[in-house]
Amino acid sequence: MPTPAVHIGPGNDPLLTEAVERGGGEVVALADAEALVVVGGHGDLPELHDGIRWVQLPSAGIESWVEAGVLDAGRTWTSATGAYSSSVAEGAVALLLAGVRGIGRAARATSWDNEALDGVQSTLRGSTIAIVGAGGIGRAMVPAFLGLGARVLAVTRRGLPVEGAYETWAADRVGEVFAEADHVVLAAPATSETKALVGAAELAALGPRGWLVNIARGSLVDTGALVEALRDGTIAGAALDVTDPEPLPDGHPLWSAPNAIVTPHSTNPSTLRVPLLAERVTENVRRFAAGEELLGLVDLSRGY
Ligand SMILES: NC(=O)c1ccc[n+]([C@@H]2O[C@H](COP(=O)([O-])OP(=O)(O)OC[C@H]3O[C@@H](n4cnc5c(N)ncnc54)[C@H](O)[C@@H]3O)[C@@H](O)[C@H]2O)c1
Ligand SMILES: O=C(O)[C@H](O)COP(=O)(O)O
Repeated sequence: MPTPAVHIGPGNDPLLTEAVERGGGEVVALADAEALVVVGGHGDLPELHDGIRWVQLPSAGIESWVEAGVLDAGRTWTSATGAYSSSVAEGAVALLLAGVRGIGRAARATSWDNEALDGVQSTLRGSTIAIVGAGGIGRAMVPAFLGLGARVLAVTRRGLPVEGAYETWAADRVGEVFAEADHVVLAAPATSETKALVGAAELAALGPRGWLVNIARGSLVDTGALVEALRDGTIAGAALDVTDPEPLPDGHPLWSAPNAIVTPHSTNPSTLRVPLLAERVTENVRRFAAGEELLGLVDLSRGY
């Protein structure tokens, strides 16, 4: 089997060097490389010579790379889609539970008041949770929700069955899930199709007992409509790891809404992310050497 010549950069982490070597590759200078593992954002992408046949991006969500127009058609691009499932799914489950069980509110309290959460808490048991974008991350949430006694309605681009979901709907029915589900978790990529997927009408359909969780991208939600829905009690609450704008500025109404929980794009911290990326790099270097299909292939026509 050939030994793939892989450059890592512009930053590096010893775990990624080990990952390339474990996959059967050799870490080389950019000029000698046939593959590149990017460490950094799209602005850090070095000039790519024609010998680079494959580029591994570090993020699952690659809309900023797509929008910057740096993904050319002359080589293979892979994202980290699916690589961070365990980490981000756990964060999403934690966010929904923190909302439904009143933990967000309790964490803000500065004195003991055991009546403050009266009427605020509910349970996931017996509820219907819609996962909009049931890919790597979304699917990893399903066993946790089933274990808590909920049922799962999945939405994917094509609507092919998702294991554990009682039904899977295709993206063209996504507007219907807000009336069907008790709670909605967003885990779909940021594309032109998902932009402002959640607006005033969807929030009204979700209703006053429903929680919205977003671990995908802020662009999936109309922030103005969400702020109004939280203020008016149109929905029970929102738990957001991602926001529009991001970073969410100091003083933004989402910071002070008692029924909002905001984490700063932190469900995938580097302590968890880098080892997971390293696993993906090992597997893709092995596949590259073997001439097998790579994981996380970017489809430029789909935008992710
Ligand atoms: N908060 C974070 O730190 C964090 C970390 C990783 C990923 N993300 C975000 O989560 C997204 C999902 O990551 P993943 O690894 O699960 O990706 P994935 O590609 O495995 O899953 C995406 C899913 O979305 C579905 N989908 C595509 N278009 C859709 C549409 N229009 N409507 C409904 N569903 C649609 C796909 O069919 C697929 O099931 C990423 O695109 C990224 O933006 C966030
Ligand atoms: O999509 C991801 O992998 C994470 O959300 C991190 O994305 P970022 O690298 O664009 O911040």
